[in-house]
Amino acid sequence: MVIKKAGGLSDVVAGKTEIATVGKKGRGLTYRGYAIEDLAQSASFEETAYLLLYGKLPNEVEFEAYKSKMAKLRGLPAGLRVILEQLPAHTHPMDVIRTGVSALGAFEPERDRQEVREVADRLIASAASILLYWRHFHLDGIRIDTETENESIAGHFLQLLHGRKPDDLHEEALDISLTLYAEHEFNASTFAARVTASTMSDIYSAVTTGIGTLRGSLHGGANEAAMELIDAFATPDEAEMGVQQMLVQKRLIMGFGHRVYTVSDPRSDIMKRISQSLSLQANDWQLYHISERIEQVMQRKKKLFPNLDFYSASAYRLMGIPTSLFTPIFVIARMSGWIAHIIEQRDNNRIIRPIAEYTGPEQQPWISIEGRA
Ligand SMILES: CC(=O)SCCNC(=O)CCNC(=O)[C@H](O)C(C)(C)COP(=O)(O)OP(=O)(O)OC[C@H]1O[C@@H](n2cnc3c(N)ncnc32)[C@H](O)[C@@H]1OP(=O)(O)O
Ligand SMILES: O=C([O-])CC(=O)C(=O)O
Repeated sequence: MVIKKAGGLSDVVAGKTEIATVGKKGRGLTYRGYAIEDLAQSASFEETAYLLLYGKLPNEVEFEAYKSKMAKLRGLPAGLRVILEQLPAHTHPMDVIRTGVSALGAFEPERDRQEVREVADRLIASAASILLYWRHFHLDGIRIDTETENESIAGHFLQLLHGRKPDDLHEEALDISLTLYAEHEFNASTFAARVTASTMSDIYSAVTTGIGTLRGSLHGGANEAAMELIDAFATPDEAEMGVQQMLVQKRLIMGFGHRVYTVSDPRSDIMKRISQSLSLQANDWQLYHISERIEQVMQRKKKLFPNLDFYSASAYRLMGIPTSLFTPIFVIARMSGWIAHIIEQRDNNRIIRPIAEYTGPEQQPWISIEGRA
């Protein structure tokens, strides 16, 4: 029997949701009843976002209308472009996206609760524009046009990043990755966003809460941390030795383990296959072989499996995406899940306010300032 540690609200049911199931049998993930394997295989990220936000899969007419609506929402207000230009060149892109989302909330505030899905679409459609406008301004000294012809958000992101039409396999791989990252029940960032929504705050504040919570390396930041780990080794043998040493030192191996899954993370199996296809296409197996060896060591020594963040790292590198954009990509995808949860929270709201077990001192006599040690 596995004895789980106390704390961290582990195993606490903190509310109800109709949006996703995670790890029902130790593994397995569904969005609104659809298996993640089916969504990854057959749905684009836009279809998945629609499913999450609008509660059902779009029919053909709805889907065409949704895609063309999203493509028209990629431009940025002039004032927001000025703010992005003012941010330092060395800013981490997570700071850029957090600031960009917050600033968009000032230029285009949520005036009416009925508008929530409009704001959701706007945020998801323009997030890549925010990141890549800032990046090109500071890196290349150019003000890019953020409105590309590309239909998909994945293609739009890659086209803005590289300044050319994306490779088909790269676009498909990023699109699937966005679907895998879109939603995950009461993970830390979604729960944080729901707490903010529960106070009747606005959507931009709740999404900014989600971004701040996602960033940490125990959560979304693990994809960047996993890349740094893999980059630290030149060969699979070096990785084997290095990871074993880290385990002896009781260090965390980023991209492994999970609070809810106990058998495996189904998203990782899909991402691993994507990383393999990208390695084959590039005829460059170094990262994949190092990653596989780390996976073997973790299985052998700790019985721990990779989570979605681990093979995302090598896959993103093979698409030519800089490491500092890994967690921001997670943000683009997860905004769909966060906002689905914000809507669900609002539809049946009660402020989220748990209580704490007090462990501080008993009541004490007051000490005036002169008498204090
Ligand atoms: C998309 C996502 O956000 S997925 C999560 C991404 N995060 C990471 O990859 C960071 C690395 N992983 C971790 O830190 C953890 O596994 C978490 C945060 C995902 C889950 O945390 P918890 O549920 O609190 O795991 P918990 O601490 O109970 O782990 C049980 C044991 O396994 C160990 N363990 C868990 N993950 C790892 C890891 N990645 N490397 C080494 N040891 C680990 C813990 O140290 C603990 O050992 P102990 O009992 O001797 O103290
Ligand atoms: O569910 C979690 O705790 C973390 C995770 O995998 C995610 O948010 O995708």
